[in-house]
Amino acid sequence: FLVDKRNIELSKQFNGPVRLPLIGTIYKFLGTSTKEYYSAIKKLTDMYARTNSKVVCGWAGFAMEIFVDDYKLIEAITTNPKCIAKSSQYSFLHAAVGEGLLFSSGKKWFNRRRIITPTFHFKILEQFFEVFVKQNKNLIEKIKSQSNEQPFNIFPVITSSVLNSLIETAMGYEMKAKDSEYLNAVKEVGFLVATRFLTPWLRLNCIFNLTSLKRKQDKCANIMKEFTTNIIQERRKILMEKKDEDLDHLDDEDIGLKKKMCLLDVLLQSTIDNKPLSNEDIQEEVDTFTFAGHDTTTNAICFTLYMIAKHPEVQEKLNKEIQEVLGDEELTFKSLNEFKYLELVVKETLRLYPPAPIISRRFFEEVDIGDFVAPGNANYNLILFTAFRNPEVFKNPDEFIPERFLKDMPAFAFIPFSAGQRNCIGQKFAMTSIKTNIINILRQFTVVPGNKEPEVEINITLKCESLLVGFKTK
Ligand code: HEM
Repeated sequence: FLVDKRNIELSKQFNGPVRLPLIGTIYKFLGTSTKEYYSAIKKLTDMYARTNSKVVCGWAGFAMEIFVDDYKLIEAITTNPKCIAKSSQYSFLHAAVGEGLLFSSGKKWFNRRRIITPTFHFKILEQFFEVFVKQNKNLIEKIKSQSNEQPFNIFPVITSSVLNSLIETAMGYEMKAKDSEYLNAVKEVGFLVATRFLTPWLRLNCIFNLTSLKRKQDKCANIMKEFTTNIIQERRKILMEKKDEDLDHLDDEDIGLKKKMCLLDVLLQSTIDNKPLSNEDIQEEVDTFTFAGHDTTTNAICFTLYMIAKHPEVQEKLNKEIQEVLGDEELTFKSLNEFKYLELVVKETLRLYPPAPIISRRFFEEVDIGDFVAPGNANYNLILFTAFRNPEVFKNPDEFIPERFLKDMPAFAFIPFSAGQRNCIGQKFAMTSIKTNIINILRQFTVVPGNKEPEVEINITLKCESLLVGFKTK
């Protein structure tokens, strides 16, 4: 009650909709579908955040929800050492995907981040490049068999390709047709989590636990857990048996596991306070990679292809760059760094369609962050998708102009992978995967847009599940 009273006092610093008893300002989002959520949030920030206080204050019942899309405030929040914890909304995701790096906080997060960081080392990424190329070849075969040069929805084929790459690099396991139950469970969990996120009353455990969605979620979470745990157990057994041997002696055929170092191997060999991680610890981290990495990377690849298809002049410049860098040579991990124009194109796509459109943190105590006193026990929602279209920073913000990234801009005006201590650990992994896919696809095809504008929705990630692109063989 005291916190509420103090926060009500502090909320006077900000703008925002009128707070009603019990429901707070939830009425602003009642009945909002995932497709309408994008414009509902945009309307809220346009109306209130573009004013002097630059902050919108809302209330989910008694819980204070702050919305921010000003880059200076985003910097103040993401770099504040007292704002490392994720917002309380993330807690209901634990049941679905465990409490891995994305959701944990405090000592657990700190220790895990320290040991997981080396798993994304440049040298390990270099080994993964082979997997990206192989999965991309499979994707190109699928495109050829499906497209018939007519525009078709690229979302499902790219989702499968990204998931296959992620599972092979994370667990050293090559997906088989029989594993479709696992792939479906990963996709279904994403959908269930998003439904819960967007439906205020389903966030309450006492209501959610009574619904059929809860039973479905448990079923999917168990399928994921069992699949990952089996692979961890097999891999641990092999590592124990071959402890003193070089992993290179392992046979590729050994239960379908690859001999290359995968993220799982690094975790199996890591210790915290001299204790190895348990199978359960590792399982929640590996499932977190899959959860955090597949939808984000899929959407980044889909939207980048779509934007290239829509802008033939950009496609021409990319083709020129591919010719200049590679000529008739194969793409290599090292040569990826030379694709400077492609880098601009990917950035401009992530600006217009950031796969992680909103991120949320929590201050537990009151903190003076310069422009205002940040209330404690409040959730801070950083609205990246409107921040990246701020007309004060990005001239003609709705237009696709990759060259805008050649000019300097404030450091926190564009942070698609977040920033500060809790930034995305997989960002180099994601950029390697995106660039490899785009380059190899453009070497084979000219891409053209379908005649339907994408309907963007916010479903935790920002996505369009029906994105039409045509592929004309060169
Ligand atoms: C284009 C693709 C991607 C984008 C745009 C993206 C974006 C982000 C963002 C914005 C965050 C911060 C989330 C928050 O504060 O709630 C984050 C965190 C994270 N991402 Fe990514 N991500 C991408 C790909 C990946 C991939 C491929 C992986 C794993 C293989 C991954 C693993 C993670 C993890 C584990 C975290 C939590 C880090 C921590 O809190 O210490 N992401 N990502």
